[in-house]
Amino acid sequence: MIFKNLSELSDSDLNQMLSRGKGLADVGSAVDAILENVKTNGDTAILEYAKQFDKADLKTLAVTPAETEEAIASLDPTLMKHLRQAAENIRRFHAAQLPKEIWYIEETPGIVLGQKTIPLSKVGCYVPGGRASYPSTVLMTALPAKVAGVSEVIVCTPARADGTVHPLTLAACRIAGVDKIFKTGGAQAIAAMAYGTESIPQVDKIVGPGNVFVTYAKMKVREEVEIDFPAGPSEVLIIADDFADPKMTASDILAQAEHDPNSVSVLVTPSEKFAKATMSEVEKQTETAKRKEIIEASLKNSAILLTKNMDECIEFSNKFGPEHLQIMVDPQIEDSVLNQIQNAGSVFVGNYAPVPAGDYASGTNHVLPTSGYVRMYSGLNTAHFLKSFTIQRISKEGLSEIKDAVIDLAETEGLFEHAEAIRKRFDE
Ligand SMILES: NC(=O)c1ccc[n+]([C@@H]2O[C@H](COP(=O)([O-])OP(=O)(O)OC[C@H]3O[C@@H](n4cnc5c(N)ncnc54)[C@H](O)[C@@H]3O)[C@@H](O)[C@H]2O)c1
Ligand SMILES: N[C@H](CO)Cc1c[nH]c[nH+]1
Ligand SMILES: [Zn+2]
Repeated sequence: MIFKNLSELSDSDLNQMLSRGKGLADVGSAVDAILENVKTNGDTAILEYAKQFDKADLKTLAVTPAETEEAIASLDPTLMKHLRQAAENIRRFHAAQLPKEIWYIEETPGIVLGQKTIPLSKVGCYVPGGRASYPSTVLMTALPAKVAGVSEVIVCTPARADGTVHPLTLAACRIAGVDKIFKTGGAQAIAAMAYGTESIPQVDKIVGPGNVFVTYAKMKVREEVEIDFPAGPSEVLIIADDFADPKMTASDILAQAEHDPNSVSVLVTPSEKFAKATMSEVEKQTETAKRKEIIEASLKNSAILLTKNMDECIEFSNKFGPEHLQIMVDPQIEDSVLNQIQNAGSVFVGNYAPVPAGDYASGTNHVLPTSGYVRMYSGLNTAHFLKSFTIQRISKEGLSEIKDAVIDLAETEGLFEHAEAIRKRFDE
């Protein structure tokens, strides 16, 4: 982990941090080959990849209703209660995001304009399942889709080596109202949902996070299908001062680092004392962490950076554009820091708003843009599952109000039949 004054960070370290996860050239050719193979060979290719990458010898890809029943019956009722609690919070938050289904304004007398919003028909949710299981991601993807009114929601997730899917993932699918679940992961799952196979339907839009293979594949299939945005290996940037607790801050760094060797965690602080205390806590907590190997790899991409003041922390954070931003500063400056944030996927304010609260249960969505893509994308929300069209109702009086403008503009553009279409309506 880099530990430095921000002003002493080398250009190459800075560039590496700012361009993280971009130009995934080293997985590019492997993913391209997978996409092509699935496009040509469908289920056969998918079943082969399940054997190769997930060590799962599958005969079929769809999860049967009996498998789901059995999985739910095997679960601890307390775990089910917790899953329902998380689901309820997520449902409520996402319902609050829904726009008006239809609205009209009277632009001028006789010209009534409106907009109608309708759900997409078929959505595919990618639920990761490589280095960890992600039942929480089922709730974060399928639930908002259902809240938005999507009629067909499918889930693709890698099978475990014994050919099953994690029982809590299946339970989450039941709670969210998922229509079909398929045992496939990685780039091949993205290809299946983009092109369709014998078993897996082609969808209108693919949402959900994943590792570099999944993320690269999503970026590549955009000719066939809409995607949400690149949601790759997890990241956190923490802005903190002496108000924060080094033990908590270090655990927040480890929490995102344990997702993936490619994950990135950064602390920016104007306090040298706090920076040093957090660094030694990171080292201490890493020693006993269950996922030490992944964390150590991820910490190689990570940094604790000492700044001259809080303004420099904010400036760096806006340049970095983190997936998650934690602000743990003196409450007197909390709002001022928050008000200056321009680029972040989701912001967590205060010492008691750690990222895992939003990862699972507070109700906000944990599917968020990574690699600095927060510059132009918002995190997953109900709008990702909706589309809209405009409506106009115009009377003869209304049209007469804009008649001359349309005729003049159309003829100036050299589009004479456009002008005629207006004139014809006023022929005596
Ligand atoms: N940004 C977000 O919103 C968000 C949310 C949750 C999770 N995540 C991220 O999702 C990721 C989950 O990753 P994961 O690996 O645990 O699960 P995953 O399901 O994304 O990836 C597993 C799949 O990767 C494929 N794969 C693995 N090695 C391969 C290889 N050498 N060649 C081709 N394909 C290969 C396999 O098909 C395997 O099934 C993590 O990076 C995590 O940080 C991000
Ligand atoms: N932190 C992840 C998003 O980057 C989401 C997650 C799911 N489970 C645990 N965490
Ligand atoms: Zn997480």
